Amino acid sequence: MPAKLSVNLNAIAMLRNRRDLPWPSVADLGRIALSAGASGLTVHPRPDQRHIRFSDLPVLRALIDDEFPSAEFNIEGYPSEDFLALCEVTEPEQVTLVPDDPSQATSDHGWDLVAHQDFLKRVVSRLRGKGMRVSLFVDGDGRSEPMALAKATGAERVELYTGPYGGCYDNLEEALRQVELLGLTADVARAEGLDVNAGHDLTVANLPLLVKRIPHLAEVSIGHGLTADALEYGMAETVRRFCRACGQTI
Ligand SMILES: CC(=O)[C@@H](O)[C@H](O)COP(=O)(O)O
Ligand SMILES: NCC(=O)COP(=O)(O)O
Repeated sequence: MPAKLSVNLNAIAMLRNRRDLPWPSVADLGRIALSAGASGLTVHPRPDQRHIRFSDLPVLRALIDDEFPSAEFNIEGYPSEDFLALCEVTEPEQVTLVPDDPSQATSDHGWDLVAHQDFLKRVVSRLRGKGMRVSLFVDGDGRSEPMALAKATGAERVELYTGPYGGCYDNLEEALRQVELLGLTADVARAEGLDVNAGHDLTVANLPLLVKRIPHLAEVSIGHGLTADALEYGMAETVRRFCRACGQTI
């Protein structure tokens, strides 16, 4: 089965937050994404709400429940007490636990599964007890031991951090090396009985090689590259609409 696409709305929310106005609307863009074939929506609420606001969560939950009941809501983030409470109220189908510090600009590494094993076991058990699937954000560096530790937390999935692969957009040799490391990690995860997601800096250009190396990939969550393409491919029609609004006939 091909990998499912979950559209991350953080970049849209960040654009909206530039003004005290309701556009671009994360709900409207989420609706367009799901109507166009995405299997789910992803958000990564951070404590300072610089991207997704906590108030976006019930709106997106209602969008999925009312209009796209077979779609999945994936909430990513560091499992602080506030984050866990948000998940418990919103009841996403999947929670992806990420070892982000609030001061980080974006996610840039996976969990240290030795150091945080007991903490993660408690969090995973709490979320799974409420019916949410749990995925752990992990490095895709080819090491096999962390996958057994991920399994031992009780999580059902891991999400491979693909930032180092995405960063090789201009270096094919290094991209081939990185995709092989991701593939080795995914193979071990699968052998441990974990399903495998992937995300960070994925694009239309780098996805084909990734899904070829990891044919069992369950889901990719994509925000930055997908939003960039939405702007690029939507710009011409948008300019035509604005020209017409100026009274021009085009
Ligand atoms: C967990 C993860 O990999 C992220 O890629 C993250 O969800 C992206 O969110 P931002 O774009 O807000 O940094
Ligand atoms: N989990 C990764 C994600 O949701 C999106 O990351 P990016 O495409 O914005 O880098």
